[in-house]
Amino acid sequence: MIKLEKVSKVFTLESGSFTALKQNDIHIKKGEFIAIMGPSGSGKSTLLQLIGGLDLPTSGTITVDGVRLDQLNEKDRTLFRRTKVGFVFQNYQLLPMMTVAENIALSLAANKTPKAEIDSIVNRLIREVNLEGKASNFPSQLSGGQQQRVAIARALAMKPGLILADEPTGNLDRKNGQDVLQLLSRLSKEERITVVMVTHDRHAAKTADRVIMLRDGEVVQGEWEGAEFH
Ligand SMILES: Nc1ncnc2c1ncn2[C@@H]1O[C@H](COP(=O)(O)OP(=O)(O)OP(=O)(O)O)[C@@H](O)[C@H]1O
Repeated sequence: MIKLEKVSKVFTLESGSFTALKQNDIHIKKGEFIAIMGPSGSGKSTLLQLIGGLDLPTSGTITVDGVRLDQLNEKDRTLFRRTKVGFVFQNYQLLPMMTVAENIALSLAANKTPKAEIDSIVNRLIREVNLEGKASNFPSQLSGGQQQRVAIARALAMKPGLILADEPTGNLDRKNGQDVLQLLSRLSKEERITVVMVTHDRHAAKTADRVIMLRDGEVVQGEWEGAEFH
């Protein structure tokens, strides 16, 4: 599903260049639930952005679902992101003036899906993330955990094969965090959606099938203990 070969990312700054990712080989199977961990600045978000086609590697190849992302032009990368990837963020990024149903429907409406079809997809997704009765609520009328579940429903609207989640439980208490993790886990197991999640939380990482650990831009082996590797 996801194959990175010798992927490096170098940022060019006025003061010189900075290598955020160094020659990484990473393989992730379809339907796997992966946690990416590592200290601040180790390259986790950069890696997620490359896998999601938000940025290009400086060198190396990235293949997602048979598509060579490093060879796509800007327009095709945008299309790839819109149709193949669902993004979930720590702060949910819902539109505050839109209801739950409207937030979930955004990408479908942008894609000119017929209204009746949108309604049926939105209703199904609301049930899937356990938010029955909340369709007309605004994000401010929901708990953090509920808002994150709306964000996951929105991410699922285009039926992506891949969900990329950057600290999805970072703003949630343990119970709400667990609900979100169970949902992501179920999507990977039952719907074979590949889930790649960046997290600082060891408990969250335990829900995943496998942890990819980064340090100084490189994948390393080891156990994550608080702020240190052992
Ligand atoms: N656009 C950019 N320009 C220059 N340097 C960047 C850019 N984006 C990231 N970096 C640098 O690359 C390194 C990796 O950043 P990244 O955001 O991937 O780390 P991270 O592991 O996600 O960190 P955190 O846990 O703090 O979010 C950092 O040193 C960062 O300063």
